[in-house]
Amino acid sequence: MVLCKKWVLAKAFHGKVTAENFRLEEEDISDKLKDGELIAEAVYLTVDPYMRVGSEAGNVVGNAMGGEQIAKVIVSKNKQYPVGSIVRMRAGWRTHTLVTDAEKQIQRSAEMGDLPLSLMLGAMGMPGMTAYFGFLKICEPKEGETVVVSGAAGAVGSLVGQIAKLKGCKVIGFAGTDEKCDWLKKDLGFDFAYNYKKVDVDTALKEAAPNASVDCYFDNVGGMFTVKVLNHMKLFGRVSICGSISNYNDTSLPTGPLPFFNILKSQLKIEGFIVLRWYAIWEEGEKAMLQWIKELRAGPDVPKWKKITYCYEIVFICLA
Ligand SMILES: NC(=O)C1=CN([C@@H]2O[C@H](COP(=O)(O)OP(=O)(O)OC[C@H]3O[C@@H](n4cnc5c(N)ncnc54)[C@H](OP(=O)(O)O)[C@@H]3O)[C@@H](O)[C@H]2O)C=CC1
Ligand SMILES: CCCCCC(=O)/C=C/[C@@H]1[C@@H](C/C=C\CCCC(=O)O)[C@@H](O)C[C@H]1O
Repeated sequence: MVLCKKWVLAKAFHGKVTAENFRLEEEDISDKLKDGELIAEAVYLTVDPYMRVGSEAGNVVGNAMGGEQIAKVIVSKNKQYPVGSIVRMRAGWRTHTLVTDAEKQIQRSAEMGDLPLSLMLGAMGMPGMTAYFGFLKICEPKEGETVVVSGAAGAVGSLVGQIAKLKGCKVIGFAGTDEKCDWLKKDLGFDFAYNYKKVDVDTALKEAAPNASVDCYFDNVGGMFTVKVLNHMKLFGRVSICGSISNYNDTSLPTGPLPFFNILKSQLKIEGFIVLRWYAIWEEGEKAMLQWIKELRAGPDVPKWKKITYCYEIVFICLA
């Protein structure tokens, strides 16, 4: 018998998330496996903002919270995944998982050589692919262009900013503490970083992108912040709507000034996306990320802004 501990959704989310939304439960998993089955033990779990969106993201009261994890096979009757194999799967917030249908449940092997395994949930995983495809395919940045990123110190935003620097853009980030802004500028090479809790976005963008000169906006936060950024876009600017984290805890629909006249006047292209639309070409993004990470490790001459989050040892947490 293997004892599994799991965090169950005890109460549906409404407004801010509290400890009452979760309950720790135990489950016995039989280790008398049938052919093809295996048991994997979690090494890293993810906690991502989309989980807050609730049942739409697959979270059902009474079930373990969903999400991806990196896990190590500890009992196996599956030749493809012997004991010791490392896998990535959507097993949720649980310490142990009985895999009865490996083909369906396991996304892929997660061998990373001498790189941190957690990268498979970060720069080389869903957040990394979100940054890579959501920015490059929708914003289509060109050298010398000005890029604004909100939620810039998060898993996705910090990668978008670094990719934008790799593409030769001027990058302006917004984050919620001075420490995060220092990190963005000093370690990741952002040209400007503002604490949106202290500096009004209009004031910031008048300084960093005067005369409405923003070519691309990668939006992680939505709400009034984004309505204001749209006033600073250049003619034919491109906006990638990735997330709307400023609204996830809201209990009613947001109201406010409508941005449509500005969108029309500046002839903006605005597109929302869910990263899974690019799942068929995921490998392209993984290859590019791996290459940039290897360049970072190649030596001290690599510019600081090439730090494509090889440093992500920790899972990216929000539940804002
Ligand atoms: N479209 C898609 O397919 C995907 C979309 N996403 C979205 O991307 C966004 C970022 O995800 P990810 O990087 O993983 O998140 P992280 O958990 O790494 O970062 C989220 C950050 O958002 C900031 N934040 C929280 N509340 C607010 C608020 N009210 N206003 C402004 N900022 C806020 C906080 O940073 P701070 O201290 O700076 O405020 C927080 O740390 C989310 O909106 C998520 O839903 C993610 C993956 C896929
Ligand atoms: C609809 C809210 C989306 C919030 C943005 C986000 O963080 C997306 C993350 C995806 C996630 C999708 C989760 C829920 C979307 C539900 C849409 C639906 O049609 O039901 C997950 O699939 C991986 C991330 O890419």
